[in-house]
Amino acid sequence: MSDTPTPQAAHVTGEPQAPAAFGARLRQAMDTRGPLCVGIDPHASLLADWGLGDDVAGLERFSRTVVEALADRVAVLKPQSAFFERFGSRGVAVLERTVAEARAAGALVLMDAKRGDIGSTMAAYAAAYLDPASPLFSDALTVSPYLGFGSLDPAVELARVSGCGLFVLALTSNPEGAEVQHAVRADGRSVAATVLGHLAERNAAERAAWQGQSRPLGSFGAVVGATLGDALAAAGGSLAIDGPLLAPGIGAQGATPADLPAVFGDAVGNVVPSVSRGVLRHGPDAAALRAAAAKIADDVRVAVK
Ligand SMILES: O=C(O)c1cc(=O)[nH]c(=O)n1[C@@H]1O[C@H](COP(=O)(O)O)[C@@H](O)[C@H]1O
Repeated sequence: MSDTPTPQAAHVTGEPQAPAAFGARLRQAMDTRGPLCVGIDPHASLLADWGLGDDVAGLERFSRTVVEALADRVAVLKPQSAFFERFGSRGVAVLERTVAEARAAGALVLMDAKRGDIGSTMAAYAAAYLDPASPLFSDALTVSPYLGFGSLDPAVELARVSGCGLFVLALTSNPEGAEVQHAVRADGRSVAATVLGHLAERNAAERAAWQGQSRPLGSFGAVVGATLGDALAAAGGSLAIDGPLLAPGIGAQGATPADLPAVFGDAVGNVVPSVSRGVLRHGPDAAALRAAAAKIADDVRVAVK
């Protein structure tokens, strides 16, 4: 995607050209491919349904089938690390190949590992996923802000340098999330609203580095479940973070594309709807996987236009 603009600072200083920012690459992918993210979640039950063994060979066939079917057409593929980690180092090796093959085929890869730790350890997690020299290097990473948003700053910084993105859990799709995310702080703001506020600040700082060039979308996104109904109103906070909004929960968790306008309102244009089982259950036939993704993409287009 060589025609994607890069922050001007790289040009004016004469330094080696910085990688294109994730937000710009994501916006271009959303514009050309549509905004859908498909999750690669090799559940044991799906391996069985696909006639595969619950083993490393089954994991590899499953992942490769999804990549071959979809990486040339969806904006984002999101491997869920847990399903690979459960096979130990050989599962992680499959994850490495999955990421590399998906990126080579043109998809942006969002590693769903939901990392979060004290800053010094967070720096190591960031290096694992956001350093171009890492075997697990991905375009973006899901992270948890519940050790305090500032603990994520090493990841924010490495993402900025590497042209990567982060998706920070704000209002998750599961019903249990509300007890933490809706909690109200001493200043009257909910925890979720505070997370969204931090994201708006990080995207504003990134925008400042573009020095007046038009920047399509920030690189620091929020995870906001498509299942939320009117929970956002209850939690308060603004989705106007100038960054992408990953919306899991469509399909197996009960949300539909038609729910997106009500949940996201004016921010719906920045939504990346995310579906895993709702597409994967149509495998292993590649044409059926493509048709399932295309149907959801069509439903999203109709819902958000
Ligand atoms: O970060 C995520 O992707 C995520 C956040 C969230 O709030 N809810 C959520 O379901 N997810 C992930 O999205 C995927 C949902 O899978 P399906 O329910 O099969 O579509 C899983 O990999 C979850 O781990």
